[in-house]
Amino acid sequence: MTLQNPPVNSLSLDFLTEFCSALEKLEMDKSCRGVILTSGQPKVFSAGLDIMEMYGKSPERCGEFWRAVQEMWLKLYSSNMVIIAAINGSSPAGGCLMSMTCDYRIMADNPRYSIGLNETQLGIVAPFWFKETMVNTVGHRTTEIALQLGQLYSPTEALDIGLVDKLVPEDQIIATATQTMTKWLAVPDHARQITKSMMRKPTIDKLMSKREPDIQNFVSFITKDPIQKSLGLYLSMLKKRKS
Ligand SMILES: CC/C=C\C/C=C\C/C=C\CC/C=C/CC(=O)SCCNC(=O)CCNC(=O)[C@H](O)C(C)(C)COP(=O)(O)OP(=O)(O)OC[C@H]1O[C@@H](n2cnc3c(N)ncnc32)[C@H](O)[C@@H]1OP(=O)(O)O
Repeated sequence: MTLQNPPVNSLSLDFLTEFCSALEKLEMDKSCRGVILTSGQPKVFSAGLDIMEMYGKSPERCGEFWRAVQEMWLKLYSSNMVIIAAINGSSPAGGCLMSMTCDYRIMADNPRYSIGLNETQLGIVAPFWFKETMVNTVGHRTTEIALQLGQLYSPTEALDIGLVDKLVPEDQIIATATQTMTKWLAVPDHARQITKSMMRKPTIDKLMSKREPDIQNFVSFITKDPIQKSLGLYLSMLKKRKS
């Protein structure tokens, strides 16, 4: 699957809805046992959640958006397929979350790229299921530091902490992902799927049992004046950086 939402594959409501529907089709297709997730945009895997969906929007719209974010996470994290992230660009925040739901992460070895959960840098807080996905990936202590600082890691640093599994030159990323997929698909599906579910079920069940309160929590948090102000400042910083 190639992410195509120019310019930076930000995860808008429309994009998330289309992504989930495409993933569901593959999930139901018994001939499809694995997916390589990559970006069709230069330099960026995904810029994370579309900040415009969280800025100046009505509570109803924010709720609809958050349900779509939850759905994307649930579909990816509980997929029966082998999902390999071929991270061919920067992957902050929601982009990092998306990568962490995959079974294996291969990143392009380019020091200009970065990956991590940088929410605190925007004045917002990574929800518990973002946090738990990271704990399940890199462990508790590393997550504690990463989340409080809103740390973005270079590919080499990300490899060091186990946030990605392999670095390769960018032009070899799909070939490496394909070789890796062959290895993963050599394992009998039922045994691998049950094992994957055993590892991830507690985190998935936790969100499933708290979906509505999590939406309420998001809406009440994101629509607060100081949070809106922080997002506004962050957006203008992003625009200014360009000029
Ligand atoms: C008590 C409380 C308890 C619990 C909390 C409850 C609820 C939780 C609440 C909130 C949680 C919400 C979680 C959010 C997670 C996220 O994903 S937030 C998004 C974070 N993303 C970022 O910080 C990335 C920002 N972007 C960049 O760093 C760069 O753009 C990037 C490195 C990706 C690419 O750089 P470059 O190629 O140079 O591109 P530009 O920077 O020039 O960008 C091009 C245009 O795209 C716009 N843009 C970039 N990122 C986003 C984005 N995420 N959303 C919307 N738009 C984006 C950028 O402004 C440029 O626009 P322009 O062309 O200037 O119009």
